[in-house]
Parts: sequence; structure tokens; C-alpha cells
Amino acid sequence: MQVIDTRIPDVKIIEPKVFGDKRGFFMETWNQKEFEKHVTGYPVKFVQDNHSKSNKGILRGLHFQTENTQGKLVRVVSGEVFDVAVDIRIDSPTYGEWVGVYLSAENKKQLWIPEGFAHGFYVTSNDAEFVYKCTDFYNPKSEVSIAWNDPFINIDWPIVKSPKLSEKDSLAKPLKLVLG
Ligand SMILES: Cc1cn([C@H]2C[C@H](O)[C@@H](COP(=O)(O)OP(=O)(O)O[C@H]3O[C@@H](C)C(=O)[C@@H](O)[C@H]3O)O2)c(=O)[nH]c1=O
Repeated sequence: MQVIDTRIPDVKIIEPKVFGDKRGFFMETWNQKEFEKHVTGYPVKFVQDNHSKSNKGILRGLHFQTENTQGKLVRVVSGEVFDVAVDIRIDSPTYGEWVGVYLSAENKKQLWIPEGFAHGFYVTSNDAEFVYKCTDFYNPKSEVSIAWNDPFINIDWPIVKSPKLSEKDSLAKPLKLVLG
């Protein structure tokens, strides 16, 4: 696998080694030893795997849990999304900065988003299936939505018209109102 740095040092793009042959392809999507050696440099324990499907124009996010903060290893198995991680670690030199990457079934890229980041994605293909591993459990009581269009964060989403949002996400507030 190849690990690519982003403008936020702790957020990494991972390009798995893909073995193509006449049957199709094979790739490792998670290898703890390689991941800890080349991506995090510290031990990681994933405890929950998630899978969602969304139609074109849907935006999920920006989500964060104030307790049970989750690191996420995300990828797309059908279609394409524009995936975004926002650094909301208050004492971080890159606080409020974001990284955006196209993830697709075709490019097979993964994004490692450590604890302390808000996460969201926008579906750019007809539909997209999104799968991810999490380092802590879902905790709806501590989940917060940060507005996808918060001008302070100023994400350059590849959005032609208004995205389709869940009710929860349509009520989301800017980062500074959510976390103070
Ligand atoms: C996230 C999650 C949701 N659910 C349930 C709650 C709800 O009834 C239904 C849909 O939940 P949501 O609307 O929150 O799903 P969704 O908008 O897809 O939430 C996800 O968004 C992306 C961007 C993330 O980063 C994830 O961590 C997660 O927050 O699924 C679980 O049971 N476990 C979970 O881990």
C-alpha cells in the first residue's frame, strides 16, 4: 500500500496495492501491522464497521462525537464521493482546516481520519456505497452535526446545487456555536 500525506499531517490517504488478474482483482483493505507501521505509528483498535448507501446529491455530515470520539478508516465500494475531514482539535495548529478527497470504487482510495475530526461526504455519482471502520462505538447522545457550509471552515465542495441533507444535518450549526 502507498500512504500519501495531506495538508493536515495526521490525515492520510491510503492507496492499497491492487492485484489484478483475469478473474478480477484482489486487495487488502485493512492490515493492522502495516497500518500501525505506515499510517498511524501507534496502536489502533477498530470496534465497529459501518456501511451506508446514498443517492447522488446527498451530503452526510459534518459529524462528530464529543464522547466516544471515533477515528475512521473510510472508503467507497460503489460510486464516488467527495470525502471531507475537518480538524476540530481546539489546540491543533490546523484547527478549522479541512482535507477533501475523491474516493471511489474505481480509485479504491481510503482516507484515515483520526479522532478529533468532523467528517462528511457528498455523493457525486448516481449513488454510492460507503464503508468504514471506527475506533469507538456509535454514541447518539454525544453526536453533533456541524454545518456543511460553515463559512469559517469554508469547504470547497464540488456542489452544483444545494445538497440533500437529513433533517438533523439541515439543523446543524457552525463549528464555533457547536463546540464554543
Ligand atoms: C452512525 C450510526 C447510525 N445509526 C442509526 C441511527 C439512525 O437511525 C440511522 C441513520 O443515522 P445517521 O443519519 O446519523 O447516519 P449518517 O448520516 O450516515 O451518519 C454517519 O455520517 C458519516 C458522515 C459519519 O462520519 C458517520 O460517523 C456517521 O455519523 O442509523 C446506528 O445505529 N449506528 C451508527 O453508528
